[in-house]
Amino acid sequence: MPSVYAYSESTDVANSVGSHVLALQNASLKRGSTFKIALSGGSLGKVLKKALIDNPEIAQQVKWDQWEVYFSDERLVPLDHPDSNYGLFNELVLANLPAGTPKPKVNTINTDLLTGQDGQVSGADAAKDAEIAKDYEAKLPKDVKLDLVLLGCGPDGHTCSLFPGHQLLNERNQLIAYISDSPKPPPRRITFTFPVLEKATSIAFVAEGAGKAAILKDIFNDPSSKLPSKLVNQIKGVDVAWFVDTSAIEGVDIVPSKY
Ligand SMILES: O=C1O[C@H](COP(=O)(O)O)[C@@H](O)[C@H](O)[C@H]1O
Repeated sequence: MPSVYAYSESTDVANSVGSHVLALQNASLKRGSTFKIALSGGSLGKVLKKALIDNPEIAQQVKWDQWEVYFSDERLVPLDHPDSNYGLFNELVLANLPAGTPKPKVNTINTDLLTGQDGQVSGADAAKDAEIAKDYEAKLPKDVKLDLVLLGCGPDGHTCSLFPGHQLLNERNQLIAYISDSPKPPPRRITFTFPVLEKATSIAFVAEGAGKAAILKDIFNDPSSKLPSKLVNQIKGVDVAWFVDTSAIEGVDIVPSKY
């Protein structure tokens, strides 16, 4: 059963995510020289800014030069496109680092291989998309082990770009797969598959707002739920935590704690 940390204020959710990131960063840097973290897009961007940039106490403890950043999923658009998950992290976090801060190593998609327009299917070359996924797979650590994967949970229960009922939920051969029929725009993306999530040391979801309450009820109250985020909760041997606000867990059968 995952740990659930809940707060009424969004700032407290962000600060507790920040403390969790620092704890895992410090544990990783005791074991080795890098902290391998995967980020998601969507609402996570603002949480990361609040935690890692706006909170001075947390900000000063981030060892950016020892971070290796990956994306749990990425949209097949240029890096400066408003839909890019890297673009969001760059705009909200990297661009706001104080001058002189050493930069982390950030693993982005190979944009030389991009075809089509704005992640749309029309005019795109599926073989090139598969190559983008393969290229990103080659950038993963050799042992595929990430110290922390930060995930979002969409209002439909999707996480990474793994959507409810989609065949990619059963993908066991590719570590990074491309999807051309994402129900949430844009349709063309690449995504971690379950074998990557299963290798992680730690996974943490961040979900906020009343708009997430219905899906969190499905995930936590319904033992038969097969939603992607529920499947992540059930991964054995991986420490899974949820950071939520109280409106997102209205009616959810869990006993939340504070970090
Ligand atoms: O499309 C995506 O959505 C999920 C969930 O986003 P949220 O805004 O509901 O938190 C996100 O985790 C994923 O990275 C993104 O590509």
